[in-house]
Amino acid sequence: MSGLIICLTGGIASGKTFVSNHFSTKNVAVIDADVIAREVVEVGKPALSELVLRFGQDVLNIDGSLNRAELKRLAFQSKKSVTALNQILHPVIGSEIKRQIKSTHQSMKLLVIPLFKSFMLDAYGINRVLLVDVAASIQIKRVMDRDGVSQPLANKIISSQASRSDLLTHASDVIVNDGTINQLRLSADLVYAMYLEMAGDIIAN
Ligand SMILES: CC(C)(COP(=O)(O)OP(=O)(O)OC[C@H]1O[C@@H](n2cnc3c(N)ncnc32)[C@H](O)[C@@H]1O)[C@@H](O)C(=O)NCCC(=O)NCCS
Ligand SMILES: Nc1ncnc2c1ncn2[C@@H]1O[C@H](COP(=O)(O)OP(=O)(O)OP(=O)(O)O)[C@@H](O)[C@H]1O
Repeated sequence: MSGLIICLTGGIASGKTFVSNHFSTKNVAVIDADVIAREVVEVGKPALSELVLRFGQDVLNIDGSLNRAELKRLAFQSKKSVTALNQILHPVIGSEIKRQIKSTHQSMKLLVIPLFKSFMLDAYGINRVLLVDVAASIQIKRVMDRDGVSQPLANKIISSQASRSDLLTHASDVIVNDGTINQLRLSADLVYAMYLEMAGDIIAN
């Protein structure tokens, strides 16, 4: 019995963390690609050395840890460098996602995957794709406010991600996050209730 596997996706600052935190207060196993992405670049991990080889010593802080802001600035300068970043990190992140899916036993698993790709449906056994959708203008404002990045850098990150229409094509369920936090919480509760029923059906059959 592997239960219901939901992929929570959406562009940068769309509201995934809020939704996943909400789900984690229920009996849901949350497997978060952004969290894993931090773990695989801890000091001493091979991926950190590969990043230094590709992007140079400037991506390290004095204590040898990853300087995330500097890597972000360098990596999103061109398509080529984003691709290089992805080629170094995505395979290790993918293996860890698979490992965590196998080692968690809750009847509902939420994979938080900012950069959703259709191959993941089979690779991770995903049953539902939950998209947090938001207009680009709101997204840009939220990312600038939260991360203190410039508008050009926010635009570069957003344009390196799948477009809203692309994501909508793959979504089984959509939460539109252009209202208040309270509305987002209510929407998350509604989809959670639906998933609870689906998880029950999967286990019963
Ligand atoms: C560039 C890094 C160091 C910036 O770190 P920072 O702490 O500022 O951001 P954080 O990791 O919290 O990511 C925030 C968001 O940025 C966006 N983002 C991150 N990496 C990428 C990428 N390679 N391409 C497009 N968008 C990305 C996602 O929306 C993500 O949710 C970091 O994002 C990173 O290591 N990225 C590569 C790994 C990756 O692809 N992660 C995304 C999930 S697999
Ligand atoms: N409905 C909302 N109203 C106001 N602020 C919001 C709303 N939804 C999210 N935010 C804020 O927008 C920012 C981005 O939200 P959040 O961190 O949940 O996005 P995310 O999709 O997890 O981002 P990332 O892809 O960068 O990990 C946060 O500062 C959050 O508090």
